[in-house]
Amino acid sequence: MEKREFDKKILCIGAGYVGGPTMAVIAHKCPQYKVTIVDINANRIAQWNSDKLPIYEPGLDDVVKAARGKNLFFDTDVKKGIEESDIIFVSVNTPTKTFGAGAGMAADLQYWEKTAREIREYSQSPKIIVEKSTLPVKTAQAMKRILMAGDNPGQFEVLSNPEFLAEGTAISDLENPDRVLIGSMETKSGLKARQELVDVYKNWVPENKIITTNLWSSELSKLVSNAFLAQKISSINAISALCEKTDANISEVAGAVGMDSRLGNKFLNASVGFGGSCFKKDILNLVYLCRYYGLDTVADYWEGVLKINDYQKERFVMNMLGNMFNTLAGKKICILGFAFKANTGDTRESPAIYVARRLLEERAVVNISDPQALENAENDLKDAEGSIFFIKNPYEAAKGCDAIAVMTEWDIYKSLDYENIYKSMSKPAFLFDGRNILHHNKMYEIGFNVFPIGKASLTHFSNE
Ligand SMILES: NC(=O)C1=CN([C@@H]2O[C@H](COP(=O)(O)OP(=O)(O)OC[C@H]3O[C@@H](n4cnc5c(N)ncnc54)[C@H](O)[C@@H]3O)[C@@H](O)[C@H]2O)C=CC1
Ligand SMILES: O=C(O)[C@H]1O[C@H](OP(=O)(O)OP(=O)(O)OC[C@H]2O[C@@H](n3ccc(=O)[nH]c3=O)[C@H](O)[C@@H]2O)[C@H](O)[C@@H](O)[C@@H]1O
Repeated sequence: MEKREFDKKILCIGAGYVGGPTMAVIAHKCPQYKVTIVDINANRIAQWNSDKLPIYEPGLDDVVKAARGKNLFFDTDVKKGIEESDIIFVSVNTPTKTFGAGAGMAADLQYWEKTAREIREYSQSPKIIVEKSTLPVKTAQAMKRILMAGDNPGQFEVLSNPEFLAEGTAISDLENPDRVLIGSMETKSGLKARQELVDVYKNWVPENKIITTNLWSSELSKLVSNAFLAQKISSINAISALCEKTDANISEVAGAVGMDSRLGNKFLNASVGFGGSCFKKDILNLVYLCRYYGLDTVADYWEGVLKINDYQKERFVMNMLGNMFNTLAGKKICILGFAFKANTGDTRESPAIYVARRLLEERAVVNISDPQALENAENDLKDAEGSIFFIKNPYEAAKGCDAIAVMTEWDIYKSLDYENIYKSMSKPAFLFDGRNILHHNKMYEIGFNVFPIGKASLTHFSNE
């Protein structure tokens, strides 16, 4: 077969939640480019090349199937990928460091640094290196220093192009982004490289949504975006605690506050707490950076967002305990939803992990149900002691239970047959809605004792 020539060869190192969908969309929108994604995890690459992709994301299957084998390739050969490419996106994981200086706070940059060294070793032509991973501000400087070290430094230009997609909506976020941010050095070669990347995105993103800044603003903007989003959730969650004490209703408060266009009505859903792989890690990273630069008051401010999140999760558990007569030992509790949000199988930092572990500590029997995340749930709880069962069917999971705790806002949970569920449960039956997705009055009428977030509880108990 005749070899197909491409305008540009794009490589992405790291085939995870970001690398996979991002590159699939680039390949889909730009058939003139060859897009290769490499990963050291051979199993993950095999899954990307199979019918069952390694991550669940609405719309992802279609995009991958449309481009795979034509101009989208998944491979384990990092060396060949680097040698061949013109533009290299680095989308490896940057988790919170678990050891040494900065443990529990700073970003662990070992995976990222390894890729920098590999790029230097295998490059034989000039390349544009794009930071896709979320990184501490000033990382591009370190990247450049590593790339330029040694006897035969290649020609590299480092750009920052943070990713703003949210899981569960990754494909639509990538296809219609609010903005694409590209940071570069403001030198002649930096600006030229920046333009090359702008040209990639211009294939489908309107030009007024592609914004360019200096490198450090771009790196920092990513951390700040996540910090602001998380701060908004912690703000509404903090107020949910006050609502429960004062008979105010958090949905009404959020509605009234959010109508102010300066504040905006999104991200004001009170919940059991935010999860996901990034909010906590990125805020910790921001806090660490602030302390590094001696800005302790600023660090304390952002740390407060995480404190409220921890408080909210623990408050949820204590609310269950307190309302179920101060003992959960031997009681059966059904956790509806384990993913950190709906429409994903991802459970990283899911509040359900914390709640499940705490319930087990109280010696409850825990039935966990989720349409997509059960495999991850089993892995998250493999070292937890106690009686845990993983049951995909929500009706089976709730059968015989004393309480249901809604942890994820999956649509399917909104329309279950709660009358039948109620009948199958032990009495009195409790419902703790950690996402405020159910019709609370209806649930009360069915017979449940209902405990929403930030709203008055509805119980059948008298005060006698
Ligand atoms: N998950 C999300 O929704 C978002 C994540 N981000 C950021 O994107 C980055 C990646 O996140 P995820 O995709 O969620 O992580 P992930 O853990 O799903 O994927 C990272 C992949 O990189 C691979 N990898 C690590 N070192 C490698 C090496 N030397 N060579 C080849 N492959 C290597 C790992 O095997 C893994 O498959 C992080 O910095 C994260 O903060 C940014 C926006 C959204
Ligand atoms: O850097 C990242 O990883 C990404 O982090 C978040 O995306 P993600 O974590 O996938 O999902 P979100 O929709 O932001 O939800 C995060 C958590 O907050 C919770 N949440 C969200 C909104 C809300 O009103 N209330 C609330 O409790 C969600 O249930 C979830 O647990 C950001 O939204 C993305 O822009 C960013 O790219």
